[in-house]
Amino acid sequence: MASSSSERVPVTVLTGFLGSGKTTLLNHILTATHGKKIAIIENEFGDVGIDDALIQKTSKFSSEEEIIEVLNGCLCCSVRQDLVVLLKGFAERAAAGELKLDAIIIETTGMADPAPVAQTFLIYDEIKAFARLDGIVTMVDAKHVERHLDAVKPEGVVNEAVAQAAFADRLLLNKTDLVTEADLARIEARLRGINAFAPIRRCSRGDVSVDSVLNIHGFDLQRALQTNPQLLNPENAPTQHDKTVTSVSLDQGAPRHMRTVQKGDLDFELATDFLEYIAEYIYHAVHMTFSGGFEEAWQPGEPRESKMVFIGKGLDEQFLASSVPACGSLVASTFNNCLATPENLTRKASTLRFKPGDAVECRTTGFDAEEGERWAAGTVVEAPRRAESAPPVLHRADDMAPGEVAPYRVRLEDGSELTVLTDEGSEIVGANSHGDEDGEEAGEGCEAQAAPQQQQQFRVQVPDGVHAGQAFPATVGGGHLIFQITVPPGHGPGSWLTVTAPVEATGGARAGGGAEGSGAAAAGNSAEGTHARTTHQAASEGEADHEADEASKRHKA
Ligand SMILES: Nc1nc2c(ncn2[C@@H]2O[C@H](COP(=O)(O)OP(=O)(O)OP(=O)(O)O)[C@@H](O)[C@H]2O)c(=O)[nH]1
Repeated sequence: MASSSSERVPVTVLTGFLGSGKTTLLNHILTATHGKKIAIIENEFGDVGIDDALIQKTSKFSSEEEIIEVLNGCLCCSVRQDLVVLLKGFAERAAAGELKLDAIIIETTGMADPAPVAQTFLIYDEIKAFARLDGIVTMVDAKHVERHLDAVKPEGVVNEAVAQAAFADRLLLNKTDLVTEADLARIEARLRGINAFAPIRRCSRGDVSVDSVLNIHGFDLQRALQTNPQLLNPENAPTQHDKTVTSVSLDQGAPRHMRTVQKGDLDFELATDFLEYIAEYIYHAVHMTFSGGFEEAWQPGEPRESKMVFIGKGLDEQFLASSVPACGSLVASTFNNCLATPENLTRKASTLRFKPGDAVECRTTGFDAEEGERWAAGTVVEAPRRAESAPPVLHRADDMAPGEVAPYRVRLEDGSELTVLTDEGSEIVGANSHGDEDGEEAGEGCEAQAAPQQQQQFRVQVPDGVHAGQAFPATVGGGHLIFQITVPPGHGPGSWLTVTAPVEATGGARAGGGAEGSGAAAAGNSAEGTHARTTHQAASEGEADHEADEASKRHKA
């Protein structure tokens, strides 16, 4: 016979679309002071677990105080039986007096349908006697939820975002920092239309109290049956997912080029620094929202690994894992090419423009709207040393950020020394390239230098509301380059375009000077300004390369 509800362990099923902030919420719960012994069942979509590692690292609890179990696969279908076995194991240990839990939290993958997970607690007697479904808490990503709710699925395929909202006992409207009040009001009205009962709580980075997530007594079987009449039917057909959503993991031990990762510049070539001695760096991208930061330093003896997991529609593992840019896989070729291998470092060093003794000019200030940038003349005193038997050694000073290295050290005419962090025309140019002594705008003098232009490819995503024939300003490279792009026929919001555009190989010229095209690009150009930018009418119809869209249609079998 089942124990009384107060004795049974309350179970929270935490759902929410990919990247909505479930792991962030869990970390928030685990680091809050509550004195509870909590078992976390972590469900990873990909083969390589990242979230569980992040939870284990961030949590302040010792391993005796918490239990973290990871199930790879989908809890609502492929590994559902594993969940049953795991819970029965907990139940046996609890009955034997070996385990006393205050709560269980099950974090499902972003693609899970919560109903089959909930069913686990309703149909198995051993599990029912030990644990009770306390609530289904759904994280909602305020920035992206409307796109997910709108996604049109093939007949019979569940829209996971709708299912998660509909089945929730509590909705946490997260990432409120990324949207406006009007957006929040509209999203709340939409969520109300899907689920009129679940209270909605707004939050940012999951900053809600533990009590508003655990032991809320939110699950109501009768209401759940209204939403899902088959809930108690063990023979109910398994959830049909969108099979085009898959995961691909790239997992390598070599250090990684850090600034590329930090900037979200995964479309860029190997730059001048890399992830080597550094603290661990976590980088996360959800659609086009990127964020990253340092986590703890590597522990002694801890393997230094770089892992990248792509979860998305129509992924092609071979395409992503290729290190040949020519095959069009810019994101992953950069991921692979930014490994700090001797070959990559030598290749990078061979592309650097200056050597010790070269006369140069360096940017010494940020951009000031009135005064422009300041540049000073100097001489390169340190540049990568190339020995046949060893990879180049890049400059590293004690006051640089962890892991950062630089291509040049320059002695300025006033005797001071400057570390130049990147070999870009926005930072360092050949001598006499700048005529800004009289407050002339930096960069003007460079146009006469006729810097050779290299073609470079960038992948950009068409923003919401921009359709074929319309132009939009695309910023790539963390604000370095702003292109005016016209969306080619057959493309629209969300399409990926591969754009080929010239960038300066040498010199600090701002090609074209002012913005061509729309006023939006012009505004972007003058508002920022610590880097030289190329404003370019990059992709007229013919120039936008549709290969990326085509390639992205191919997917992992
Ligand atoms: N700006 C902002 N970013 C957030 C917020 N909450 C989470 N993030 C970031 O969003 C990204 C995804 O967060 P996660 O907590 O990993 O999301 P998740 O739901 O566990 O993701 P999956 O396990 O991949 O489904 C991370 O980079 C977080 O730092 C928030 O409220 N505001």
